[in-house]
Amino acid sequence: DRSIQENGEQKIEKQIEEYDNLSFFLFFFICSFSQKYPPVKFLSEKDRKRILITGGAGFVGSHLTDKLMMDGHEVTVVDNFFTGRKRNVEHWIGHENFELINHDVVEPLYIEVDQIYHLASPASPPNYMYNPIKTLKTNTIGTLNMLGLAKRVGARLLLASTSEVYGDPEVHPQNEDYWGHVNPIGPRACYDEGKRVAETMCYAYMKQEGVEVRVARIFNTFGPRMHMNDGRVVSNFILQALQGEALTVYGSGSQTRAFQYVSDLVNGLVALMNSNVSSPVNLGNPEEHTILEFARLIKHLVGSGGEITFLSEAQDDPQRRKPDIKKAKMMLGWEPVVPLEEGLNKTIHYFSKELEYQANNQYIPKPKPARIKKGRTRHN
Ligand SMILES: O=c1ccn([C@@H]2O[C@H](COP(=O)(O)OP(=O)(O)O[C@H]3OC[C@@H](O)[C@H](O)[C@H]3O)[C@@H](O)[C@H]2O)c(=O)[nH]1
Repeated sequence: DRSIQENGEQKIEKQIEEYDNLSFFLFFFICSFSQKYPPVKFLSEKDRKRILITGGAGFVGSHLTDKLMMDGHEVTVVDNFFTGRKRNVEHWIGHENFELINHDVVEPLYIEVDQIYHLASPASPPNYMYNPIKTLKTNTIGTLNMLGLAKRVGARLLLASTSEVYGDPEVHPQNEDYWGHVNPIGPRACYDEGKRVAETMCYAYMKQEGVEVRVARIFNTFGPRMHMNDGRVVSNFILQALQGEALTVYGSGSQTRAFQYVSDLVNGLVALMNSNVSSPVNLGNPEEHTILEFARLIKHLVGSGGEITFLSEAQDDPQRRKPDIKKAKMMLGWEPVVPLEEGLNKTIHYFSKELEYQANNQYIPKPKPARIKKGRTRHN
C-alpha cells in the first residue's frame, strides 16, 4: 500500500515539475514576443546606478536616456517640455527602470540619485533668445538647485556646458584654457553667460562643499530628435531642402562650424561622467566647414533643387569655431567616430519621416528664423 502511495506522490510531483517547466518556457515564449522595450542589460545591484537626467526628453537628453537605460541603469528623466518632448522617451514609459517627471529645474527637486546629468536648458539660439529671462533662470537657479541636490545626496553632477562660453573666439581652434570672448549684454548673453556662471557654480560647489563635478563643453551637435522648430542650422537646412524651399544662410556663409553626431556626444558624456577629470572638457568633432559648404552638402545629400538665399547676419554670431579635442582624447580616450555624411543621412531620414508624420497629423511647422520678437507675453 505504502509503495503504491509513494509511487502516486512521485507521479504528482513529476507532473507538477513538468507543468512548472512548461509554464516557465511559456512565460519566456510570451515575453519574447510581447517585449515592448528596447533590450536592457542586467546590472548587479553594485553596478547599477540611479541616474537623473535633467532635460532628458530633449534632443541630446533622450539619446543619453537610451544609452543609460540600455546599459542597465535606473534613469529618472526630469523635463518641463519647453523644448523636450514626451515622444522622445515614450518607448521607455512603463519600464521598471525608468521614470519621467514633468518638473522645471528652476524649482527644487528632492529625489535620491547617484549621478546627475544636468542638461536642462534650451540650446538653439532662437529658443534661448525667445525668453532670455527664462534661459537665465534655468541656467542659474536651475543649476544651483541641481548642485544643491548633488550636495545633499552625495551625487556626482555633470554640467552640459557649451562652446558658446568661448563666445566669438579670438583663438582657433578653441582649447579648454581659453577664457572666451563673450558680449555680456548681447542677444546671446542669456545662454553664454548663463552657462559661464553655471560652470562657476560647479567649481564653487566643488571647492566649498566637496561636490564631485564634471563639465562638458559641447560643440555643435546634430542628429535625429532635433525638434522640427529647433531653428539651428542643420535642422533648418534639412527641412528646407526636403520641402524644396530655399536654404537660408545668415550672412555671407563664410562663418565656420564643426558638427558632431549625437551618438558620439553621448559616448563622450558617459566617458566624462565616469572619469576622474573634474576640469572642463571639450566634446565636439573638429572637422570644420563654412556654413555655405554645409548648405551645399545638405542640398546634395537630399537631392534638392532649391536655391540658397542669403539673409542678414545674426548679431554676435561666432565667426570661426572648431574644438581642440586633445584633452578628451588623452584623458577619456574619446574621439568622434561617425562621419559627417553618415550622420547627415540618418538625420535626413529622420526628418523625412517627421514630415510624413506631421502631414498625416495636418501640421507642418516651418523652421524658425533667428530673430528676436519683441513685446510678446511670456511666462517666466
Ligand atoms: O537657417 C540658418 C540657421 C543658422 N545659420 C547659421 O549657422 C551657424 C550655426 O548656427 P546654429 O544656430 O546651428 O548654432 P550656433 O553655432 O550659432 O549655436 C550653437 O552653438 C553650440 C551649442 O551650444 C548650441 O546648440 C547653439 O547655441 C550660424 O553661423 C548661423 O548664423 C544659418 O546660416 N541659417
